Amino acid sequence: MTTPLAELAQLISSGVKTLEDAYTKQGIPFPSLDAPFQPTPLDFDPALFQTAHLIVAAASQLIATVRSPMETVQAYAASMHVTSTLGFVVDADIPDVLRDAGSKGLHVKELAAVNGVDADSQARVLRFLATRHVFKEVAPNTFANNRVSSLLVKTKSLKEIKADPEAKYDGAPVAAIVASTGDESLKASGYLSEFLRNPGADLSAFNTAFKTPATMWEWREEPHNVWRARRFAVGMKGGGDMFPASIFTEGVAGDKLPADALIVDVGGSVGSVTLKLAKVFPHLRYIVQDLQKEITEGEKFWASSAPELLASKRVQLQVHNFFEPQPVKDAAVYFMRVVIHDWPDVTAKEIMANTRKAAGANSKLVLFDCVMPYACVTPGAPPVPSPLLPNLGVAGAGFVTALDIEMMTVFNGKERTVDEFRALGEATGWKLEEVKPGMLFAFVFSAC
Ligand SMILES: C[S@@+](CC[C@H](N)C(=O)[O-])C[C@H]1O[C@@H](n2cnc3c(N)ncnc32)[C@H](O)[C@@H]1O
Repeated sequence: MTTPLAELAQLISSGVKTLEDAYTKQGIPFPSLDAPFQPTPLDFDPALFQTAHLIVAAASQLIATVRSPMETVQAYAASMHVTSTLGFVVDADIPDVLRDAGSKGLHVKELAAVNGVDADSQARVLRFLATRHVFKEVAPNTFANNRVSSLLVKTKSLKEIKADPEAKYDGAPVAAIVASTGDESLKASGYLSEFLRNPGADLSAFNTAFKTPATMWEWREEPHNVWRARRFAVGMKGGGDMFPASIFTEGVAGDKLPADALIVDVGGSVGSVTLKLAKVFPHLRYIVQDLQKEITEGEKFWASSAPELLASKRVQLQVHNFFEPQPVKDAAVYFMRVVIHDWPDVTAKEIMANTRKAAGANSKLVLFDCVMPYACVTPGAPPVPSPLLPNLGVAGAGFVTALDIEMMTVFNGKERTVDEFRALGEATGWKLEEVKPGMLFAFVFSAC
């Protein structure tokens, strides 16, 4: 008779065989955890991605099953130290110093000579992370980058970082997001319990932590936070690059629109999604809207990525607060990528209603956002192998549930179910016509 433990072990061993067979067929070894990340032709193979997902789902469930619950609680309760130590290593440029050291690594005394941080403290932080498979301790107190930590390396040299520390995250979206999370998000999360237990006492845990009545967006616009706005814009641009362009091109369906039809990227940050669209649909016109600081970053972004599109006015950047009346009337498409999840229902409705007031009879609203999958069996959800959690646990829903708590913590926002998106539309004059599933879902609304 098979048992849940044996079923989980079987899922892992059959998945491992599938992965190893695929790499053997290509004549390449499966990437080692010990070496810095190197792209392989199989990185984006969707079937292998799914296999890896199942292995992670089964392995996480196996660990939760066999480990003493006390150990599990201890590990989870202290997991903020993962965030804080990751934030520290990117701020102290440790992956960047180790990049230059190669596989031999560097003793913490040598690290300290470069970044000025106490050697023993660095050894303890790096050992904590190496124990969790980020960095490798190659000899006592000597550390090297591994496959995971190599993703934290910035694009600028140490010399460039030293010359202009405020610009150090430019071009390094992974490091930028890790640094923001270790800063604003971690500080705010310390107040989550107070926030939830005292409804109405503050706007979000972020507001309590930073003693401000401003939203995080407004706060980042303040002069003392210019560097934070810059860092976040880098991270958001990287977020855009993470998703296949097809999500956005199919969601906006620009091939069905006539020449010069107008697309508005509402809360578009620097406009990285618009850039993807403009490459595929050069016959359309685009306006990227955001607050002043993001648009200032956007000017630099377009000057380096596609200056000709700004010069020809095919793409325009516009400072616009989406709580004010939408100045662009009757656009073919208004779209928002991961904007609505930043806001609670009452505010999300204001944003959608402002867009609706500007829309024409044929305008569409397209929202790109994650969808929250329940952790229990639900009608219509894709089947998963027994005995895995119906949402595949951390493999299937780890990212979206973490993002949901992030939204709750810093904005009192949320990740929503399909029904919740439909209800937001119904309350604001938008009829949900189509839902296109993917890494990000596309919700296509028409004016009603
Ligand atoms: C999560 S980011 C998404 C950015 C962009 N859509 C993307 O996917 O890269 C949310 C964006 O909303 C913008 N935002 C926040 N409050 C705003 C407001 N009141 N008016 C316009 N944009 C705003 C932020 O500046 C930020 O760029």
